[in-house]
Amino acid sequence: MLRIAYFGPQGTFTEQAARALAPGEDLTPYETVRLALQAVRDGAADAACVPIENSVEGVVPATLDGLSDGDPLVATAETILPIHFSVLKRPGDGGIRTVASHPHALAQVREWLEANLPDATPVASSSTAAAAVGVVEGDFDAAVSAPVAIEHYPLEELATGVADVRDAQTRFLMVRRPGELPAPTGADRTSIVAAAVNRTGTLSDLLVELAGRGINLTRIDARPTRNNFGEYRFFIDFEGHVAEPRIIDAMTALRRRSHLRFLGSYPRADEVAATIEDGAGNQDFLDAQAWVDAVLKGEGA
Ligand SMILES: O=C(O)C(=O)Cc1ccccc1
Repeated sequence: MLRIAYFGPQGTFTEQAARALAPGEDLTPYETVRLALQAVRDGAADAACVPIENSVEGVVPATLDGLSDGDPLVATAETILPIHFSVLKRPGDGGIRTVASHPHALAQVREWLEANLPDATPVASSSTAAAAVGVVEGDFDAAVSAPVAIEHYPLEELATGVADVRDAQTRFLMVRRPGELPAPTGADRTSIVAAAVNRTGTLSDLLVELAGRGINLTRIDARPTRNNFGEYRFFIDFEGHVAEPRIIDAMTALRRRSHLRFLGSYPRADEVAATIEDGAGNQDFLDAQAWVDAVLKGEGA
């Protein structure tokens, strides 16, 4: 049985994602994303499930920083969950003066809180389930939690189906120590982080390598390197798998132009097939390489 670390405690959205990605495996909660990733680096876990980005609030900074620092880890799978919340309180208790949750959750229910609990002060907690634990222990009066949290904690629902933005989604990754890559499926995503010297056109130079090969981006985010003010790392997701000739060609170009870290090639949860531009398919790259090989052997021109 695989040992899967996840961003807990029990009852987080990430636990739901881990159950979807690794059904029947041995799941262990860790209080922070950093600790879940560390468990994999230390060998205490075979893989970790962590949130990476939300359709409303954007990236989860702890995950980006945790993947770009420290020993390399690579994503082998992703899943996307619909996100709406339950607001939980202690049974029978009256006034709600504080309402706690993960910052991503609070940001997604701001309007609901203003309309329904205008006198409650929002308080950030490490996760949605940590907020529920805090309510049980009397630290806060209410928690904005994943709907499954009610199954783990002796609380009652003040409201369910809470969300300012309908159809919000969060994407989660399963990451491991580098090893065998998942096989290409034709509907894959590759994640990289690139750091390049700060000069005119650096980012555009990287993007041109992808655009010029007809490779479609699915996300780009910048995070500070944290060492030198004004220096950034670029987290780039694009369609395709590093085992494909067209992606190999792009990766070697990116590697020449930046300090590159590979964060994984894995099947897309939405199964959307990669966009292939005319003349930029894998066979086109193979044919071009075969032509160069023939030229080198004096067999063609
Ligand atoms: O705190 C959780 O439950 C998480 O898994 C992180 C999170 C927070 C808000 C929306 C989606 C995921």
